[in-house]
Amino acid sequence: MESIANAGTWDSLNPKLLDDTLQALSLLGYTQMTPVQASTIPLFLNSKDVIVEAVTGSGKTLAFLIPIIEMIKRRERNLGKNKIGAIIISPTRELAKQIHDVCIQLLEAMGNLKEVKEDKEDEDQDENEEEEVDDEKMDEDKILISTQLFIGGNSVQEDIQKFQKYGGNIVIGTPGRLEDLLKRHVIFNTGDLEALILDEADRLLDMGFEKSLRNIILNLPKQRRTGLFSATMSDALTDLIKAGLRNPVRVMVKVEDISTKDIQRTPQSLDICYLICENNEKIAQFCHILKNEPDKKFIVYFATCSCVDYYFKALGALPLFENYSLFSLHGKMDPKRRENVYKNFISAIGSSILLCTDVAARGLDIPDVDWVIQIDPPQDPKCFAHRCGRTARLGKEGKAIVFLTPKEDTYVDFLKIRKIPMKEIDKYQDEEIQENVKRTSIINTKLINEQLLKNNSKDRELYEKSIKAFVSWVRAYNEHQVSYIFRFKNVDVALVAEAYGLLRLPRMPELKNKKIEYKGLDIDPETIKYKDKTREKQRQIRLLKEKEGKLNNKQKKGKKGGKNEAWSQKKQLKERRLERREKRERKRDAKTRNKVLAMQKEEEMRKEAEKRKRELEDEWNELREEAKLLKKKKN
Ligand SMILES: Nc1ncnc2c1ncn2[C@@H]1O[C@H](COP(=O)(O)OP(=O)(O)OP(=O)(O)O)[C@@H](O)[C@H]1O
Repeated sequence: MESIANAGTWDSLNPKLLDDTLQALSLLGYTQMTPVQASTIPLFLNSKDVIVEAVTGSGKTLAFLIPIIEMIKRRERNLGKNKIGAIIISPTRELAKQIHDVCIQLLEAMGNLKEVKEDKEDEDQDENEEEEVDDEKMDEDKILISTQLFIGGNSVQEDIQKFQKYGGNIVIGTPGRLEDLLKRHVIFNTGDLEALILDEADRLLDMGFEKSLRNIILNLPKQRRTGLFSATMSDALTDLIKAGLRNPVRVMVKVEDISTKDIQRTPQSLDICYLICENNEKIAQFCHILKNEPDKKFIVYFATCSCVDYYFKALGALPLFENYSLFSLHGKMDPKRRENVYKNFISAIGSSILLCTDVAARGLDIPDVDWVIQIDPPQDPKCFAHRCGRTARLGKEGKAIVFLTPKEDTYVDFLKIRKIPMKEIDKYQDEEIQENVKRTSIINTKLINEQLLKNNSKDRELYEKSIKAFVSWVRAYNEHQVSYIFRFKNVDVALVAEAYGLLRLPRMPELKNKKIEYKGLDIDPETIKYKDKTREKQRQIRLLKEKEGKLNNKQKKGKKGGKNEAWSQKKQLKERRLERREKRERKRDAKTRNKVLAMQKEEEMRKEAEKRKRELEDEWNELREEAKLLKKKKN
């Protein structure tokens, strides 16, 4: 299939492009325009706002970069260092970086690039250069245009300093960071803005950036051109179009199926098919494709970041993948790592596989991708075409395949209505497990799933990743955007668990009312060790501390007489309690005894006293009688 850059030579455009632009395009090997470039560039240069919908890989990036550079170059007065001539907003860092790279390449080839060097050694030199190209002192013959990339990953303050120091006439970035910079900081001078571009416009809205985009638009001058670009547009864009565009012209580049003459939304050179298989068969089916397509570049899509993380490690541990360069990319990865993975996958040669989420679904122009494999269909149906579009770019041939379970097959009709035609391919047959053949080279569903399970039981990192991936998969499926096709109630959870080599099913509310029969592996998960020795050591220390903590708790509980004490401890306590009671009783008895004794003594003493009193009275009476007798005798 030949290139789709066949819509006429660049010099046929009206209005004409500047000579150095034409020279640069020829220098870069762009001899002819693609249809979207031929129709969009003249509109933009004639001061029209545009809404451009054209299939993946049809050259939309040049369709907006060429006219905005041209507009800046045609200005009567040169733009000063801090004056922004164009803003390009893209949904992801990778895409923004890619546009920035193409922009630099174009400006360099035109001889208009004002370099923005960030390394220390160049700083002094740059300061001198800045003076040379400052507002009034700008070289009259050659216009120098700088371009800056603002995608987060560093502090806003750093970006402000970068802009203060080097300026930026074409600013490219992600919506959040750009909003922050443009709204809050007066140094970003947009008074002379020529153009605003929203690339992958529908995605920007899907990602919830409408408010940011509105804020950005509100802060920009109205005398500007605005362009919306994507391979898919959505009705949700209507309000934004009303707020940000003036009488826009719609450009739709149609693709016709050669045989049926039907209009389709995917490139002609792209062969899309589907394969019906159960969830536990997907990895084996993927391995079959790999075996039949040696020395190819694959992009493989999964539902969630955790699924990518698990399979990146799990497949890497399978002997079948020994000869492949494996890469993984998802939104939860550190930005620097993401950038490196992207760069390395682009330059990878031989059999290479990128496992990713939808963060790599749109816009990325990775050369020579042969196959796109969708292990999980995307949450957002619009992503389907974008994912497939990572291959078959600019008329090159490419293949895409999606795995669907028998209960999900209506997705095929769903996509057909959306002008994405697909062909069915038959399931690959499992190879027999023969004892005399090297088992590692056999592709057999049961064997592969057994290997996943076995590996998960030997490596704690894999074991943990498998659970996380399974849980995230279940949650993602449960919230599928096309829920009338992807019904969680139809999912055979045991087969999904098998696909992730789960040792046992985790407890989660989504599985509560499901009848699941899953065998897994009956081992104590505590015994699974990390392969990384320091990590395992840390785990052991943590476990030990936890055990000590538990023991201390038990002892504390024991003192309080909690119900978990050991039997011997309980007995001891009982004995001590009895002892204390006896002692108390003895004390009480002794007290009573003493009291009684004291009372008895008191009684005796009282009796004694009475007796003594009586005796004294008797004596007294006797003495009185004697005295009477004596008196009588005296008388
Ligand atoms: N006129 C041209 N001649 C030759 N190659 C071109 C031309 N225009 C663009 N290309 C190349 O075609 C490839 C795809 O272009 P681009 O990335 O702009 O596609 P796109 O329409 O933005 O795709 P997507 O919708 O996936 O973002 C790039 O490698 C680009 O360099």
